[in-house]
This record gives sequence, structure tokens and C-alpha cells, in this order.
Amino acid sequence: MSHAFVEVQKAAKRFPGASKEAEPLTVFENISFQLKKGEFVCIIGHSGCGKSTIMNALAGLDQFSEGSMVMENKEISGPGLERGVVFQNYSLLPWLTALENVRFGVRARWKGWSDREVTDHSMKYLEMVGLKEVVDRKPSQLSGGMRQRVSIARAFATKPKLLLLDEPFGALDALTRGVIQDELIKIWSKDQQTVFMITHDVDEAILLADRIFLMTNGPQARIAEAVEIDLPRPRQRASIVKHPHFYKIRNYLVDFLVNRSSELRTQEFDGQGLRYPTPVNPVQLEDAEATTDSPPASPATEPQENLVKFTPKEVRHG
Ligand SMILES: Nc1ncnc2c1ncn2[C@@H]1O[C@H](COP(=O)(O)OP(=O)(O)OP(=O)(O)O)[C@@H](O)[C@H]1O
Repeated sequence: MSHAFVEVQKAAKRFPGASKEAEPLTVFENISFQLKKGEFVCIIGHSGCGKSTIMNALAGLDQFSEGSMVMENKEISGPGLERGVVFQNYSLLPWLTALENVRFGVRARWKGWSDREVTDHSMKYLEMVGLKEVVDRKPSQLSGGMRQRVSIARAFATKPKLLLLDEPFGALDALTRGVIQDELIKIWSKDQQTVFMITHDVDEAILLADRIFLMTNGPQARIAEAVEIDLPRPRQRASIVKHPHFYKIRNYLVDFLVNRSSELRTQEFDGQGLRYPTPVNPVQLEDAEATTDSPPASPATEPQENLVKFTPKEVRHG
């Protein structure tokens, strides 16, 4: 029995080859990780490594070819109201207004609520994302940023225990993105739901996450490291870059994406045992490298909280 809120063990995804003779494609294999309750985890990796596949499996919309996946010790075997998903492309019902879109989710979640209760609750979340004035508009009458805010309001309003965000801000301009990131932080700080989010934006991940999972390039991708973001909360977009740890973390992440995500891909691992991502604290790592020789680390084979937060010394920083 796992103490983690979400536990994925030895997950693999394989697709048959394009022709009869072709080898099957192993997108990723032997992926294991845990999410703690209330944690905000981002996952970063190059296109095609399998991030959306992992997210869709957690949402119950897809299945791993191998491996297990449990939330609060119950197997995830299909979609459920305890898990909410926000995709990049909004996925709102076009014939309903913003308010009706949120009401739709809230009504499904709390079937015994009166109309008044459903509306009041939905309005509260629409107000939180700054859409009080436009709740009667249909999606086609809203900007892309507004539509995405409705999606976020809808997802949070149903208070899922696990919120899955697949590049929710990917299609937005930088300004709108910033505003919605702030709103997301505001709602998350209040409700403390567990969030698992895909992003390609390193700065966004540092702003939002407690930990960042780093995936190696596919095929046969894996989550190599879990980087701890120990910047104090609440975090502000404007001031976070001035924190002395910010660039140490950022450089570490960029170096992974530019160099190590492909270098590590070819690294062989012994056996098929349970292997969690290696916990890393880039700030401690850099400080330790500056003062002493740090011991070589091996990939994690037990839950993260039991491990020293270091990676091999030969890791280079950008
Ligand atoms: N039905 C399928 N048949 C064969 N290969 C597939 C199929 N569906 C997905 N793939 C492959 O699985 C891999 C993982 O796809 P996935 O969308 O999970 O990656 P991703 O990391 O989320 O990428 P991106 O960052 O571009 O969204 C890709 O290489 C993709 O081509």
C-alpha cells in the first residue's frame, strides 16, 4: 500500500510498428513516480517524449501498455470527477455561455445542489479568474485568453482532487499568460489541490511548481530527475527572477533540455526494478560542488523523500 497520493509504477507505452516488419515503438518505459497530496508538479521534456500520454492515462482517457497507476490506493481505470483536465484548446461546449459551461461541471459534481447554489459557486470561480462581466457570452464571443480562463474556472470549480493541465497556456500571448498564471496561483493557494501540469516554458514551471519532472528524449524516454523548487511562496512573477536561487535552477533546467535530455537517453540502466526519478536540488548541488566533492549518485530506487538531493558531480551547468 502506497502512502503517496498518486503512485505510478513501471509504466510503459508501446505502439505497433508502422508495417508488419517494423519494430514496435516504445515511447517510454519503466516510468515510476509519486505525487504528494497538495503538491504542484510540472513535467518538462522535448516534443514526443510522451508527456501527454502520461497525462491522458492519469485522466483515464488512455491506458499504459504496462504498469500500474493508483490514486489514494484506488486503481485509475477511466475518467472520474475526482480528476479534472484542462487542455490547451479550451474544450468548452460552444453552445453554452461561460457561466453555463462552468455550471455544467458543477452540476455534475454536486447533483443535490439547488440551481442557486450551482450558480453562486460557478460565479465565484468565474469572478476569481476575472470574468464576472462576461459570464453570459458564448465561447465564440470570448478571446482565447478568456476561453482558457473559463476552462480553468470550470476545472477548479468542481474541486477535483487531482488537476491535470496539458499546456494550458501554450496558445496564449505572454501578457495574457502571465495574468492567468497569477490567477492559477491564487486559486491553487486557496484550494491546495494536487496539480500535474505539462509545460514547455521553464520560467512558468519555476514560478508554479514544487517539483519539476525532467523527461529524457524518446523513444524509450524516462523521467530522469525530479527537481525541487525551493523558492518561497507566495511567488510573484516580477520578483521571482531576483531571488538568488532563480538562475541556478533555471540554468540547471535549460542545461537538461539542451544537453542532458539527449545524452541520458542512451544511458543504460540495470534491471527492471522500481525506479523513481532522482531527486535534485540544483542550489544545494551547486553549493556542494563549490565546496567539496559530492558523492556519485545512482538513479533513485526508492521513494524520493528518503533520498539525498544530489545528482552526479559530472553534471554540467549552462
Ligand atoms: N496512435 C499512435 N501510433 C503511433 N505512435 C503514436 C500514437 N500516438 C502517439 N504516438 C507517438 O507517441 C509519442 C508520444 O506522444 P505524446 O503526445 O505523448 O508526446 P508529448 O511529449 O506530449 O509531445 P508534445 O510536447 O509535442 O505534445 C510521439 O512520438 C507520438 O508520435
